[in-house]
Amino acid sequence: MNKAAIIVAGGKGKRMGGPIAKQYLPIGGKPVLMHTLEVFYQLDASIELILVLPGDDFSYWKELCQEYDFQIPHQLVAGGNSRFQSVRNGLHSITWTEGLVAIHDGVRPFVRQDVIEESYRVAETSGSAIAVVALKDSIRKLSDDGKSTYQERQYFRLVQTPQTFQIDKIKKAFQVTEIQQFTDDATVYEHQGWQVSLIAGNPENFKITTPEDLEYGEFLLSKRKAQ
Ligand SMILES: Nc1ccn([C@@H]2O[C@H](COP(=O)(O)OP(=O)(O)OP(=O)(O)O)[C@@H](O)[C@H]2O)c(=O)n1
Ligand SMILES: C[C@](O)(CO)[C@H](O)COP(=O)(O)O
Repeated sequence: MNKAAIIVAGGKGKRMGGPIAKQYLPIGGKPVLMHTLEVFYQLDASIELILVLPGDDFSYWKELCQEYDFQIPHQLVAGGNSRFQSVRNGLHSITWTEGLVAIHDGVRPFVRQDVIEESYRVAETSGSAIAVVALKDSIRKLSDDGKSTYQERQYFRLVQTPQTFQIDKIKKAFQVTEIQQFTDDATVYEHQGWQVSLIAGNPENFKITTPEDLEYGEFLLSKRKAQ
């Protein structure tokens, strides 16, 4: 069975701020992206790794790989102006027509290997597998008139990556014109009228987005080292 992982890291990290995009910032002594690629490689070295970066960053990334002696084999693909376009470019680089592809945010280095494994397993039989976690807090829905209403949280899930698919289906799904509702790959898939399958993600697989997330990431890594 062919297996690939598209690691999307073609963004600018505006919410993080600072001169260096968040995917290259060091946590635990090396760039965030290297942690993410390692999780997949250490799970199964035969997974084809496709790293989507802003086209202008290729030489910077290659310098980082030399600096950190990063040897994990991967293919570089230039990203687009949106996450949708970056994923689509990654999908174009896959030449085989049968198999599975996990699409994962480069800035989610704390994904657990058993979640990735389960995502490939479920997608093989059902077409898709989307990692989600339950909410711990109460939630309220806001309306335009400034009011808010209680919502039953058991009917909601936070959506993470990996989002894993049969390659023929997700390639077909990405042939559409991009719309605003495409906030992730699941929404593109279900735009075809196909139901997505949900799997349990791991709560610590958060998306590094703002500066305090980096501090939390450092904390998680130091805790792991101490174990
Ligand atoms: N044109 C884009 C935009 C985003 N991404 C990737 O999609 C993932 C999730 O996006 P997000 O956290 O929003 O990253 P950024 O777009 O970089 O962040 P920001 O919105 O703060 O600029 C990240 O790994 C990001 O690099 C991408 O590959 N190509
Ligand atoms: C794909 C994603 O990480 C799932 O939670 C999320 O939708 C990305 O959103 P962003 O707007 O790019 O931060």
